[in-house]
This record gives sequence, C-alpha cells and structure tokens, in this order.
Amino acid sequence: MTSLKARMTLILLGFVSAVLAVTLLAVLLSTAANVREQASEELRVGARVFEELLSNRDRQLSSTTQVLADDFAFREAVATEDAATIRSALLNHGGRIDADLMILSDTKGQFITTALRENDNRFRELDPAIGQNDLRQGVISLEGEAWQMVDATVRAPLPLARVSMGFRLDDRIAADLRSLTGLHVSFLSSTDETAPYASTLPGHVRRELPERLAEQATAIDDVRTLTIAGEDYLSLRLTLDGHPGSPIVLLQTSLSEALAPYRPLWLQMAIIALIAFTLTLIIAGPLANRVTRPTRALAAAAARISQGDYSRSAPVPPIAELAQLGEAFNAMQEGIRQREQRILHQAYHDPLTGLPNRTLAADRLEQGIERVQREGRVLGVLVLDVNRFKEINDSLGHPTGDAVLRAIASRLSSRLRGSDTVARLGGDEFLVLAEVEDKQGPERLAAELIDAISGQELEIENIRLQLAISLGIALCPRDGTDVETLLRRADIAMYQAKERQLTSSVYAAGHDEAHLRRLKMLSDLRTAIDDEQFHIQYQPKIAVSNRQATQLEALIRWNHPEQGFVPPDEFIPLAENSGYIRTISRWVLQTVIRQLAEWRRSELSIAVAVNISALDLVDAGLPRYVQALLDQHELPPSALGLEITETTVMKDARHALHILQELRSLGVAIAIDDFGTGYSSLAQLRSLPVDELKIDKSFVMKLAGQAEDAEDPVIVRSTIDLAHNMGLKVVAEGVEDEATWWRLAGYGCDSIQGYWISRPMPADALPEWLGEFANRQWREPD
Ligand SMILES: Nc1nc2c(ncn2[C@@H]2O[C@H](COP(=O)(O)O[C@H]3[C@@H](O)[C@H](n4cnc5c(=O)[nH]c(N)nc54)O[C@@H]3COP(=O)(O)O)[C@@H](O)[C@H]2O)c(=O)[nH]1
Repeated sequence: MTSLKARMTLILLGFVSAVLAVTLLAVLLSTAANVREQASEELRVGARVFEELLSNRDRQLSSTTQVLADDFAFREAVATEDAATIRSALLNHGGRIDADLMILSDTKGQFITTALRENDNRFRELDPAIGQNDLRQGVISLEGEAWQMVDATVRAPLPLARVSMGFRLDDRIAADLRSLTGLHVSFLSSTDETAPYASTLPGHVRRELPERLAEQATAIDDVRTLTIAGEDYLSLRLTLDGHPGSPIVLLQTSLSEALAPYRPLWLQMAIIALIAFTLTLIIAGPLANRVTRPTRALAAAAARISQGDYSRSAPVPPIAELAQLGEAFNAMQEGIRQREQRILHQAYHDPLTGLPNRTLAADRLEQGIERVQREGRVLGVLVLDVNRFKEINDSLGHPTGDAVLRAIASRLSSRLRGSDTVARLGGDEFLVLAEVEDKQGPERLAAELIDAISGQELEIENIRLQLAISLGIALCPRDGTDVETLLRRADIAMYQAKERQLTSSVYAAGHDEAHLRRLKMLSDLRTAIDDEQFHIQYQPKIAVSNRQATQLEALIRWNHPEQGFVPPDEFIPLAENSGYIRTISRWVLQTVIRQLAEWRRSELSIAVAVNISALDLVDAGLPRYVQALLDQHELPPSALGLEITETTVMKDARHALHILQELRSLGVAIAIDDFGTGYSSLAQLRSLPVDELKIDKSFVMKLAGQAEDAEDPVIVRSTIDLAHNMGLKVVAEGVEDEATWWRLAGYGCDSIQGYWISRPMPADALPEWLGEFANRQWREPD
C-alpha cells in the first residue's frame, strides 16, 4: 500500500512537472511559431528585395544596352561588320555597368559576336539557335548558369541587329543578397536536377537541394518547409518572368538558425524547470511530512485507543481539519473509556445489588488464594443462600424478591471489612471472602453474617419477613487451593447445612463424594416417575380402641436402576431442596387416590395418609388438585389424610396455615408428623387446622424399657393428655413391641403404628395382612 506521504510527494512532483512541461511546451511552440512567422515574413521581404534588385539591374542593363544600340559608331561598325569595333564597344559599354555578357545577333537571332567581361570565349560556341529564342530578355538559363538579360534593337534606321547585355546570377550575387537579407539564395535550373547555378547554402546542403526540392516542393508558391540534409529550411520560390525554362530562385532560411537566438532562452527555461523540479523534490517530502506527521500521530493514537490505552490524549495538530479530527479522537477516546468502564463494571458486577458478580468474585478468590498461601494465612470462603427464597418470589412477587436480595447485600456488606469481598453468585446465592487469623475465624464470621440476615426482621412494603440462610464454609488452603474446588466445597457445605437443617456447616473431608452422589440422584430423580421407578408401600395405623386398621400411611419407595433401593430419607430432602418435591407429592397423591378407589371397588374401606412437604404448603393449587382427584375417583375426603412435619409447619406457619385451612375445609384430615422434634409448643399448634398429632418414633421406640417417670414416657404421656385437651387425636409411631402397645394404650393413645403392627407393605399385600391381623392373638399384660 502506498503511503500518504509518498502519494502527496508524487502528486506534488507530478503537478509541478506538468506545469513546467506545459509552460516549456507553450514557450517552445509559441517561439517556434513566432520564429516561423518572422522567418516567413523575412522570406517575403527578401523576395521583394530580390525583385527590386533585379528591377534595378534590369533598368541599368536596359539603359546601357539602349545607349549602345543608339551609338552611331557602333551602328556603323555593325553595318560595316567591323568585328573589332563591335567587340570593343560591347566590352566598353558592358564594362561600364559590370555586365557579364554582351551579345550581338542579327535580326533573325543569329549570333554575330559575344563578349564576356572576364574575356573568356565560352559563348563563342553558343548554339546559334539560342539566339532565335527569346532568351535575350529576362532571367534565363544559359550554359549551366543563370543570367539576367536585356536587349535592344540596333537600327540604321532599319533594324540591323540586336544587342543584348546581362548579368550572371552567380554566387557573388547570391552572397550579396544574403548579406542584404540574411537569407540563403539559390539559383537553380527549373528543368533538371543539376546542382544549383549559385547558392549561399553550405556545400552538402547545396548538393542535396535539387533532389529534395523535386521531392518535397514541386509547387512552392508560398513559404514552405524543406528538409535538406536533416535540417529544416523555410523556403520561398520566386517566379520570375515566366519563361518556361527560366531558372528557379529559391530564398531560404534555416529554421535551426532562426531558432538559434531562442535556444539560450529555452536552455534557461529548462534549467529553471529543472531547478523548480529539484526544489519541489526537496520540499515535497518535508511538506508531505508536515501534513502526514500529524496524520500518523493520529493513526498511532487510534491504534493506542484500539488497544485500550487511554492514558494519553490524541495530538491536536495546528492544521484546522486535522485539529478537528484530533479533538474528535479525544472525544471518542473519552466516550469509549467511559463506555468501557461501564461495560467492564457491568461485566464484573451484579446489576441488582451492585456487588461483584461470579466472574469478579472468582478473580478476587484467586488473588486471595495466592496471598494467603504466600503469607501463611487462612482465607474463609463462605457461600450462603436464602432459605425458601423461591417461596418469597412465588408468593410475594419478584420485585419483593429483588428488594430482599438488595437488603441481604447491604446487610452482608455492613458486617464486612473493606478488605473482605461480598459477591452475588447468582439467584439467592452470595459469596463472602474473608481472610482470618485462625481456623475458627470463618465460623465466627458466619455467625455474625447469620445474625446480620436473621437477627432482625426485614420490612418491605409493609411486609415483615423473617429471613433465614444456609451457609457453607470452606477454608483455603485446608480445603483447596484453587477457585473451583473452594467454591464447590463451600457449596457442598452449604447443602450439608440445608440437609441437616442447620444455619451453617463447615466443609469436611468426604463431603464431595456424598455431594456427587446427591447430584447424580437429583438428576435421576427427574426421570424416576416417567421410568416407573417409584412405588408406594402402606403401613397401617391401628385404633387402640377396637384394634382395627383405620388408616394407612403411604410411604414412597424408589428402586434406582443402579443403586437399588434408595431410602426416602435420602432423596426426599434432595427433592425438597430442588423443588421437585411438588411433582413427587402430586404423583403420590394421584397413586394413593387411585389405589383407594380400587380398594373401595373391592369393598375395602380404609383411609390413607400422605406425607406432604413444606414446599407443598406454598403450592396454592394443591387443594384444588386434591379436590379434583377425589372427585375424579368419587372418593369422600375422609378417605384421605395428610401428614406434615412439625418443623415444616412451624418454619412458616403463616403460609402453611392458609393452604392447610383450604385442605381441611375439603374434609381432609391433617396430622402433625414427628411431633416433639421441632420444639414447638402445643399452644402454637392451637391456631392450626389440625386433627391429629403423631408422636415421633424417637420418643416411642425405647418407651417399653423406661420407668414411668423417665423422660420419654413423661413426654409421651403429657403430649397425649394435652393433645386430647385440645381435641386432637394422637398417633404413636415406632411401636416395635407389644409392651409398648400396652403402655401407649394405657396412656390413652388413639392409634398405633410400628413394625410390631406391620412394616410398610405393597398395596396388593394389604388384604391378606388385614385377614391375618384380625386373627392376631393379643395377650393383655398382667
Ligand atoms: N414428603 C414425603 N415424605 C415421605 C414419603 N414417604 C416417606 N416419606 C418420609 O421419608 C421418611 C422416611 O420414611 P420411611 O423410610 O418410609 O420410614 C417410615 C417408616 O418405615 C418408619 N417406621 C414406621 N414404624 C417404624 C418402627 O416401628 N420402627 C422404625 N425404626 N421405623 C418405623 O418411619 C417412617 C415413617 O415416618 P413418618 O412419616 O414420620 O410417619 C419419613 O420421614 C417419611 O415421612 C412421601 O411420600 N412424601
């Protein structure tokens, strides 16, 4: 690619060269035309001078010839044919005017005598016929020479003879004319191409002249150019007296000679042009440089900007247009810098909370890892998320969810030091990076952060929210020295906390494998329904009063294709954490109700209780779904019961209450499961639409061996009493022996469930079991 500088230099040189060439050409052409015009004029003037010269000489010849013809002595000598006197008279009179040739001829044109000034006898031998021609008058060719001749008649009184005189048109005359006019003069034969009779031309030109004249200018009647011996001559042929054989008189001027005075001028102009060209060559580079230097500087600035270097401003050159460009560059640089900063901020920050995002957090974590390893310190990596945040979003709307996230961000930030990092990893997940002095530091910090979030209620648009978080802690370098491992392990610890229903958990070795298994299970769960890997088992509850199976508890079973039986204790929490529990609960309800209908059709009238989870209690469509299933299978609502764990209800009693009320209003019995594990009081249950309490098996299983005043019997007995006082029925689960049965019966427990009655069984085993159970032998205690 040609550079701008080279182009400008070339353009400048080209322009100057063109101007110089045109000027030189114009001067050349105009001087040539001028010279040609002048030379033509000189030729015409020369022609007039020549004609005048001829005319003068003609008059001279005429008068002398006439005087001789009238001279008495001469006439007498002619009459007497006195040759000596004639010759003497001819020479005498001719000599007076320097005539070159004197001729006396008789009236018929026969030569009588001729005389030459040089006294040569050349014309003695003249052909007498010549004399008969009309060649004695005018300019004639004679014996290879050109002559100007005049004649007069010698009378006595009758014509005796004719006397002629003439001048030779020779080199001398030609030279005289040249010195007079400055023109070359040549006399040539008009009939043949012999060498000129006389000429002022140089020898070689003179020799070539006849040939060139014959070739190029057969009809020169005005100024023409003849090229002879490689040189141009402006030529003018003079027409004399019109004799057919009259010689040609050619006036010429050499064009190169005519142009010669101008050659120094042309040379000067050429030198000036050369100097101008050289000067242009010298100044074109710097001149182009002056223009292109700022352009190059601007180009360099553009390249710098394109590489993201905004440290220097673009130059503002003193040339107006380039100055505009420079200022535009600077404005553009500032615009790009600001936009880039904005984009960079957006790329590394979470738009909702303004906190660093996952990318920036990973970067800070990487720096932190290097620093603590270098300085032998400990970096706490804390990952936390908001419990049941989805419910907040679903029930209160996304704007409230967003406000919650902003509030959490601000609460977390307020508890951290400037050197710590709090970032939003996505959704409701946050990350805190804090360097600590000792390994307990992160746990202390975790407690502080939990307090910051959960310590006081959050009020958003008159809604008071009690937030809870789950927090996982991993330590660098103990739990990992790379970003991915530390984040994963902090995440695993957080899920541990969730599963164990703790607020925080510190990563421990071996958690990864369990986590991986959980992840795999979570993904397998989603296909388990379609692949018919689930089925339901039923465990009877027996009414103490009549030892009849009044209700069954539906318990889900998962036969994993690779892992075999997976206990619900393991996959239900996973399903709850992922939100998939809603799908599972609906599948259980559907399967159970279908089974109930089938039993009813075979005259087996029994009720079934289904376990539902916390997430089901924020599923506003659940009551409608249950109603639709009952209607579809024409079942009374009393056929169905629902069990909700105590902790589920207590976690968010307000939300649970609404759905429970709707379910209860359908006529479905509600039982509180695992009662006694959630530290709630019976008084708190008073407000809930509950029919039954199910005492957790942990209080029941060891009951038989304990004294009446031991802790478990006291709890069980008082729970039964208080529940009865509140109008609730009581079920005890985990009854594994007959002694426990009798003890619970003694406490007034309404129903009993446990392995001693039956382990959970498939639906088709129930009719047979019911028959066997009816025949069971009871041994009442003593
Ligand atoms: N949300 C749902 N939760 C469900 C569903 N199906 C089961 N579960 C819950 O999983 C937990 C474990 O249940 P499972 O392994 O089925 O254990 C039940 C009984 O087999 C067991 N049980 C009953 N009697 C005894 C006994 O005498 N001894 C003994 N060691 N265990 C006994 O107790 C479990 C029933 O408990 P509970 O629900 O509290 O009545 C469990 O929490 C289930 O709730 C489901 O479909 N949805």
